[in-house]
Amino acid sequence: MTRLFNEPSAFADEMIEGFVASHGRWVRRVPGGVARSTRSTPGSVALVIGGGSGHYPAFAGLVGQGLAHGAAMGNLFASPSAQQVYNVAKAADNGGGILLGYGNYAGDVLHFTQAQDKLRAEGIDCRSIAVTDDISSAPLAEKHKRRGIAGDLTVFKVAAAAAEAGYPLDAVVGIAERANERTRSFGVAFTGCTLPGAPEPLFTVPAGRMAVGMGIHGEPGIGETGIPTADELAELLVKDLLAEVPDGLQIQGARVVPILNGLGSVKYEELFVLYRRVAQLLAEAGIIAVDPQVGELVTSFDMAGTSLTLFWLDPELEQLWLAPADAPAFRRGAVTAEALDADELTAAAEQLTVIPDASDESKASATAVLAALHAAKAVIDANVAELGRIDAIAGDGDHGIGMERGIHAATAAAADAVERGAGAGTVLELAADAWADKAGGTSGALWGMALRAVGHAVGNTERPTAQAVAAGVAEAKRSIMDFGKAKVGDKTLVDVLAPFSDALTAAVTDGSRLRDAWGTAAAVAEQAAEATATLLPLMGRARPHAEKSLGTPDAGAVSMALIIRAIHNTLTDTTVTTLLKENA
Ligand SMILES: Nc1ncnc2c1ncn2[C@@H]1O[C@H](COP(=O)(O)OP(=O)(O)O)[C@@H](O)[C@H]1O
Ligand SMILES: O=C(COP(=O)(O)O)[C@@H](O)CO
Repeated sequence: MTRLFNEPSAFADEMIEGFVASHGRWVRRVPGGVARSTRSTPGSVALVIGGGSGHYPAFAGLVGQGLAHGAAMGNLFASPSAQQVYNVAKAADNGGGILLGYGNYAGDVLHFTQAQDKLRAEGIDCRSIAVTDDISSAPLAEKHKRRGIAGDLTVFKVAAAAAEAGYPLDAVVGIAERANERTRSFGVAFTGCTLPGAPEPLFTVPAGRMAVGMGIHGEPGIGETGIPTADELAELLVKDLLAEVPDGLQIQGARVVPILNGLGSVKYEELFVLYRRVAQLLAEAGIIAVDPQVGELVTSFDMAGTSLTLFWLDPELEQLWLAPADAPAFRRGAVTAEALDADELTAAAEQLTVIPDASDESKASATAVLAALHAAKAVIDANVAELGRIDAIAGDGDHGIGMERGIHAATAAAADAVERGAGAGTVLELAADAWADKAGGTSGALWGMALRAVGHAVGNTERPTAQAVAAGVAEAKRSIMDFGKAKVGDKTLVDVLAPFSDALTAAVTDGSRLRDAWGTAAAVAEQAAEATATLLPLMGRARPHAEKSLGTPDAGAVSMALIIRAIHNTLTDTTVTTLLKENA
């Protein structure tokens, strides 16, 4: 368990503060995470990495000369938001283009891609690499769907060395892709982990058992066995990794970097005992181990577990892997690092958003929006544990806390905007930004999109009409399906949003008042959420363990139906309904 914390919700922020205070020689704080505190070569490619917090030294411990230029630091086990990634990338930019590097998780993909789009729209050449080294998370034929674990390090290290050596962006991307193709990891776990202040572990492994292939956020593994001896475990890890040698390579005579990673509470001494046998087995197979790494490189709080990574080198990758680097958690050789000036070290202050003009009617309607958000917050607060429980069955168990973070941030931003005289559209748009920014994760990105779409449709001039609200919800459906690529039937929140939106539009078109149309559509949403129990997940965290989720509804679908019903309750409240156009 995590013992030392103050307010649990402040843990990630306070952790970053302490990290920067103790590692100022390498990093400075910037909005969204950290960037190098030392001068980078002008015109070189910047490598910006990132992911959820709780995995130190991934990702901030890998920022420094010869390694990353910046790291976007999300909340605990949740991807950073697109805004965070964008801010860190802007702070790290050297003028030679930007490579975004992250582990292949749904939330990370959504947010890093949004940040990439925004950087490109400003004319910055930006590319991405999603690391996919975990062999137990999908079959080889679907390597692009695999998760990223300790193999992040090999990909980031060689890409950064290529950037440092002056390779142009295309070539840096080529190196990162080649390294990802040649990196394979396999892990096991003995216990789960407990987030700061949480009454129970986020996930568990039965006592005396070993979960084979369990992910670093507790994603269910591919099997479970009794706990083997260290030598037996070494044999399992090496055997499975040698069964999947990258295309065109021979085991005999191959030069390979082995990385034995501890997940948090396996001791270094245990890792050395395990590595002793790994080294013997690699040598017996005819493999030349180059620069082995044994230690904590990607962790998961106090999770007990370990993973073995094999990075299959070629001469260029070997040279880049061995190039000097100096980051808080990874140092090799000698680098020259020139500190930035004091004024360069001061992170740009976050700007206060200007509130656009709004009509008095729209300002009044903004309070109805705030009431709806408060209702959504209350229903999420009452269901945090249950949403986590559902998500843990086949996903990573953090849906409740992710939604809680998002709706709290959205409500606070909306309350502030109402106070500052914002119209309904602006209130929704600021709530959307706050949700996506503070929650991160898949649901953060998607709920941010949804609120933004409705805000845009409602605008700041008129009282919201039923038609405008229905059009906003339809636009939310379109943009979420377009961006997240889930279709109806994939077992995601789209299974609720799509029929809800269709029913709402149909009822409004038939002339129903908003509250009645919403009520009809809310019943459709509730049934649709329940019906996801019969589906097999085809998207997101739950996909690799599809069969485990049969009989349980999708967590994101359930939370969406709960919020839709809670909003309906506010629409039947007369003080709120008077703020709608049809009742003006
Ligand atoms: N591509 C997608 N499109 C729409 N919804 C998705 C997609 N992938 C996952 N989801 C939804 O997101 C929910 C999980 O949200 P969250 O807990 O934030 O995810 P994670 O922790 O996996 O990033 C799922 O239950 C599902 O409803
Ligand atoms: O969990 C992480 C991000 O994935 P989500 O899909 O946002 O949950 C994070 O810890 C790894 O970057």
